[in-house]
Order: sequence, then C-alpha cells, then structure tokens
Amino acid sequence: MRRVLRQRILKPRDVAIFSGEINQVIADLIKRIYILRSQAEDGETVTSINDLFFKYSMEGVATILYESRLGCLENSVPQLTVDYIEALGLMFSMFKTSMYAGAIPRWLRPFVPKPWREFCRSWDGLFKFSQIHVDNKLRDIQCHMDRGETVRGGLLSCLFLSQELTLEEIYANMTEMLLAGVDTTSFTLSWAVYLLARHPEVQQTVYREIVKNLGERHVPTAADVPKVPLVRALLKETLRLFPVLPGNGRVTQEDLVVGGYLIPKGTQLALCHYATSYEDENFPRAKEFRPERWLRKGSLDRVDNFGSIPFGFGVRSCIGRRIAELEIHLVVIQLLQHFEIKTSSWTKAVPAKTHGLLTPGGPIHVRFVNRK
Ligand code: HEM
Repeated sequence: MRRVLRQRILKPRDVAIFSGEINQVIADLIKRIYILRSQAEDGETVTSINDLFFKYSMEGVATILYESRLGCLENSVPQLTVDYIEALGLMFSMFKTSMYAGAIPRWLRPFVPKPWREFCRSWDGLFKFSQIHVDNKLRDIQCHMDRGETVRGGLLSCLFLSQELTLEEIYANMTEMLLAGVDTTSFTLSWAVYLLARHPEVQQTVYREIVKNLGERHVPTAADVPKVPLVRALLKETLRLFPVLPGNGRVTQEDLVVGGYLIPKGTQLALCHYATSYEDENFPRAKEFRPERWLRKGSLDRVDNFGSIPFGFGVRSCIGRRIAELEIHLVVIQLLQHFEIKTSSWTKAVPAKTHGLLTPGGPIHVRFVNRK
C-alpha cells in the first residue's frame, strides 16, 4: 500500500488537492459549533470538544479515504456510522485486554472467552464498515469505467486502479488507515484548542498572524498554510507536549554502536519520545507551551529536533502525516477566524492519560466566542 500511495500523500503538495473536501467538512463543523453553543446555558460553551473533534476527524479522513461523506456532523448521524463509532469505542476500551487476545492459545479460549470474543466483535465491526464504504465506491468507479469515462479520484480510486492490491488487501488497508487516522488527529486537535484557550496571549499572536497574512474571512487552502508559520508551529508544539503515540519501537537491522554501547542486530529498541520531548536539554523551558520555538529564523534555519518525533521517522513513519497536518492546519485557521476560544467556568485542568495512545484524561469544555 505504501508503494501505491507514496506519490499521493507523502508530501504536503500531494495532499493539497484535498483542501476543498476538508473545507466542506470544516464548514459543517462550524455550523455544528453554532448549534451546540446555542444549546448551552451561556450560549457559548461547547462541552466535550473531544467528541466534536472526533467526529470532525472521522468525517475528514473518511472523505479523503473513501471519497464519500459519513454524516458524522449531522444532527442525526447515520446508523452505520454510529455502529462504527461503537466498534471503535469497544476496540479502544478493550485495548489492553484485546492486545493479549492474540497471544491466548486457541485451546485456552473457551476457558477465558471474553478477550478473544470482544477482540473479534470490535474488529468485525470495523471491517464491516470499511467493506460497505469500499464496495459502494468501487461500484461507482466500475460504473464510470463501464461507460468509458476517465476515473479521477482520491485514494481509494488510486488503490483500485493500480491493481496492485487484492480486494481483501484494500479492505484491510482502508480499515487500518481509518483507524489510525481518527483518534490521532482528534486528540491532537483537542489539545491544540485546549492549549489555545489556556494561553490567550499565544492565541492572540496566532490570530494576528492569520488576519495579517490571510485576512479575517478568507477560506484557506493548503497553499496558504506556509503564510502562517505560527499555525504550523502550534501543531508541532502541541504534539511535542502531547504526542499521541508517546513511544515507538524498532528492531535493529545491523550491529550498532550508540553512545559507546554495542547494540547487536535484532535487538528490540523502545524509544520514549514523550520523555525526550520534555527534556530542557532538547527544548529549553520544555514544560512551557511556546509554539514560537519552532519558527525558522531564516531560510537556511532548520528547526527539526529529534527530541520530538510525533509522526515517527524513516520508511515506516506515519503515512497519514500530511493528511493529519492539512486537516489540523485548515481547521485551526478557520476556528480562529470565526471565534475567540476561551476557557469557561466548566473548563478543568485536563491531564494526559495513557491508554495505548496518549489521550486527554477528561472532557475538554471551551467557549467559542464570536469575533467582533
Ligand atoms: C496527529 C495525527 C497523527 C499522529 C501523531 C500519527 C502518528 C503516527 C506514528 C508515531 C506512527 C508510527 C511511525 C513509526 O513507527 O515511525 C504512525 C503510523 C501510521 N499512521 Fe499515523 N499519525 C497521525 C495521523 C494519521 C492519519 C490521519 C492516518 C491515515 C490517514 C495515519 C495512518 C498511519 C498508518 C497507516 C501508519 C502505519 C504506517 C506503516 O507502518 O507503514 N496516521 N502514525
């Protein structure tokens, strides 16, 4: 799959073509915020932005993957999508138990049935959802081809037309991509908004840059993102403080000497970049939220810092990175154009919690106040 999609999503300019689709999802998100706000006592607070951004991320990534809308941000969410969300919830709530499910020998399963049963139930739900959407889209593509029309499409069309993957492989990869692309993006967006609400001075600086370089109401596309470096810096800083995957691992492919220690070929290495992200040696005043630390001082300046590698690195690094970045950059710009994001009397300090992924440890409530 990586080989087929490499040309399509690994660089920022590859995913730029999805700006229009993502902006449609953002328009629905903003409508949803107005509705949710109007239902609040103070007319401004949206409770649990975690849920709202989950729906945004799911709608956004599905639009790109399946080339179709799921209706996550509608007043009434379609049953198929509700079932998928339930299966996903089950998968994550069972994360620790089900992680061991595969390790339980077959003969032991009747005696300890729950982990394997739940593992299968959640994954069956996830696959079923993917399969229905993939089948719908493929039928659609086939119809176009039968009529002799050229098919130009997104990722699913590309995988299908490449003929390099079997149908089973397409189902499996689409399921994995959707799974990998929802919580990761939604947690990061929730943290970014939480940090902005708690640091109004940072928010004001980012907003001023947006207004100066893009305007108060210009709907941004990927081409606009380089004009607002603070928005990119905000995402990097959010992921430094709250990397969704707090650790990573690799098996060494050859003998290595690191810091005077010999690490033999075949050793399993664990890297906790959550820890290295908080080291003052790597990031001065590391506990502070300072997006400007990521700004380049000149065209030759590089601010890469291997203390924080939230998307991993190398040939197995995150394949959805550019999609996630586009989804987050565009939505942050538009949220700040529409609203000043503030804490409310319900906003509590939210700790991070590890549950397989690093997640917000509680609901995040913020006020979306109209820009004057
Ligand atoms: C803020 C959002 C995201 C973060 C922080 C994130 C982070 C990561 C990390 C750390 C890895 C492991 C990389 C490594 O071992 O070097 C990974 C892998 C992966 N991610 Fe993401 N991810 C995000 C969004 C997405 C999205 C939106 C998608 C899909 C559209 C996606 C799909 C994948 C896939 C398929 C892999 C496995 C790649 C492989 O093994 O070849 N991710 N991600």
